[in-house]
Amino acid sequence: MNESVSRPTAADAAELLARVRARRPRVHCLMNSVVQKFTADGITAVGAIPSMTSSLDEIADFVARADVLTVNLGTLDAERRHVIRIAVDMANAGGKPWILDPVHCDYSPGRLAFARDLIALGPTVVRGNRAEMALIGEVRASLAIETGPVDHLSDGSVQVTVENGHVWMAGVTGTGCLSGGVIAAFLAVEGNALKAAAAALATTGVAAELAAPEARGPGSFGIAFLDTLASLSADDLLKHARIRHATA
Ligand SMILES: Nc1ncnc2c1ncn2[C@@H]1O[C@H](COP(=O)(O)OP(=O)(O)OP(=O)(O)O)[C@@H](O)[C@H]1O
Ligand SMILES: Cc1ncsc1CCO
Ligand SMILES: [Mg+2]
Repeated sequence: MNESVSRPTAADAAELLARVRARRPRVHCLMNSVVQKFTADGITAVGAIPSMTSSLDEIADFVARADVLTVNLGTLDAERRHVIRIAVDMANAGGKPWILDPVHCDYSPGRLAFARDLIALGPTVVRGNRAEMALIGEVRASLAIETGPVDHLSDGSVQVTVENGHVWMAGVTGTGCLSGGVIAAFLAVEGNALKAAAAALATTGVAAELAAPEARGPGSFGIAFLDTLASLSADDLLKHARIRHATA
């Protein structure tokens, strides 16, 4: 195994954040209607460029111009499913990375079945919370990420944890959706998905830790988190990122 490629470090996180800011990748998001603004703000704060349309008329044009696609299953309906299939087919045909967030697949067998159909189409990353990933199970040929107090990443052979973050992240709706958008931004500039995703989650996690002392509760935390994401330095990541390897 080439360790420098498959074992992400805090230095990689700092380098990849600089790369996102320099290249400004376009991230197209098929995002639930609850947290479109927060997610777009998070993507912008790390230096990438979000677009959010889910219109059937326009999806092909937007995916064609995007560097990466985020597919989030929150607030799903029949039209959104149709648009998602078109967007995923286009991303695959164009060789573009895409990430699936199977939001609330634990609430609905139909949504779980749809998530499984999409996983068969080969997302670069599947990210969900503990309950969602417990149902999704093993994800072959993709990087699986379970977020929570500690984030667990597995590409099938290498396991990594990112131990950054703050408990208030669980008190703000959409930090998981936002992390999916930020992971997408990093996937656009780094072909090694494990390295890209670990860097992205260290970035959001360290930003949350540094923001929390500035906040009075979840409302002001959300704002401080975006402020800190936008101003996060390489030094912040080098000092505070806790990326660990747990390969069997
Ligand atoms: N208790 C915690 N301590 C530290 N970080 C946390 C904690 N809970 C969640 N996080 C972080 O918050 C982000 C969202 O993770 P979570 O697993 O809560 O996603 P989610 O349930 O999909 O969120 P949402 O549906 O609101 O978007 C991740 O970056 C994760 O690392
Ligand atoms: C609250 C909520 N409902 C559907 S999507 C979403 C955002 C967090 O997953
Ligand atoms: Mg979620």
